[in-house]
Amino acid sequence: MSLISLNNVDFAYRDTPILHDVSLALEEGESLGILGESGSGKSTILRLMLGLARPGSGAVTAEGTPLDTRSRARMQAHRRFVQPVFQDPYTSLDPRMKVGRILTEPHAALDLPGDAAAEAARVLQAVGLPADSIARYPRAFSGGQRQRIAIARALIARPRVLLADEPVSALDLATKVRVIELLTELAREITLVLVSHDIAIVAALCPRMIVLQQGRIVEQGATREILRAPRHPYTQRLLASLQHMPVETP
Ligand SMILES: Nc1ncnc2c1ncn2[C@@H]1O[C@H](COP(=O)(O)OP(=O)(O)OP(=O)(O)O)[C@@H](O)[C@H]1O
Repeated sequence: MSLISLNNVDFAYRDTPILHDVSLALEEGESLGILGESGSGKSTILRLMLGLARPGSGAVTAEGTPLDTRSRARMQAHRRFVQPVFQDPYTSLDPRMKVGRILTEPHAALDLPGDAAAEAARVLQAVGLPADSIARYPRAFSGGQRQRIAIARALIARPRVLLADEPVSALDLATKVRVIELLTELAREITLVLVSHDIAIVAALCPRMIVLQQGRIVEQGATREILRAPRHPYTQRLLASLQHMPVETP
C-alpha cells in the first residue's frame, strides 16, 4: 500500500488552475523527488500531501484512506504521519522561542507519547546538534544548524514521511552538502519527498522522481532511468541545461 497517493488531482487557487490530473504514489522507502521550474506547482503538491489544501477534484490518500481534512482527529493523526521541512530556516523557526520549546511544543500539540525533554534530546542527537542547544535561541545558530533544528522539530513526531521543500537552497555550498548527508541518513528510515530545482540533489537522495511542467506531470519513474534517457522534451531541456554537473544516483 502506498504511503501517500494523489489520484487524478486537479487543484486551483480561486479561478487559476494550478495542477492538472496529477497522479502519483509514494511507496515506503522509495524517496520521491519532485523536479520542476518555479511556479510549476511543486509546493502545492506538498500542501495537498500535508492536508493544507484540498483537491478540486480527485483524491489524496494516506495509507490507502482518503484524507479527510475536515476531521480534526484524522488531521492530528496525519501530522504524526507526515511532517514538513521548509526552505528557509531563518523564517521557519520562531526567533522568540528557545530551541527546547521549539522541539517540545509539537510534542504537546500532537499529543505524542513519551517524555518531551527526552524526545527533544533524541532528535537533537539525530541531527547532530549538542544537547545543550535547547537553552539557546535560533539566532545563536548558523543557517545549516537552523535547518538541522527544523529537521529535528519534524522528527519529534517520528513521522513515516518527511516533506522537504527546497531544504538546502538557502544554504551555502559546504553547509548544503552536510545537510544533504543528514537527509540521506534519515531517508534510510523515513520516506522523503523532496522538492527541488536541483537535479543533482534529487539524484543524490531520491530513487524515484517526477517532473512537473506547468502543473502537469510530464515524466515519472526511476531517477536513474530518467537521467539516462529522459523521454519528455521538457526533461531533456532541463537535463541539458545541467549536463556539466556531476550527478550520483542512489
Ligand atoms: N496562496 C496562493 N494564492 C494564489 N496563487 C498561488 C498561491 N500559492 C501559490 N500560488 C501560485 O500557484 C502556482 C504554483 O505555485 P507553487 O508554489 O506550488 O510552485 P513551485 O513549483 O513550488 O514554485 P517555486 O519553485 O517558485 O516555489 C504559482 O503560479 C503560484 O504563483
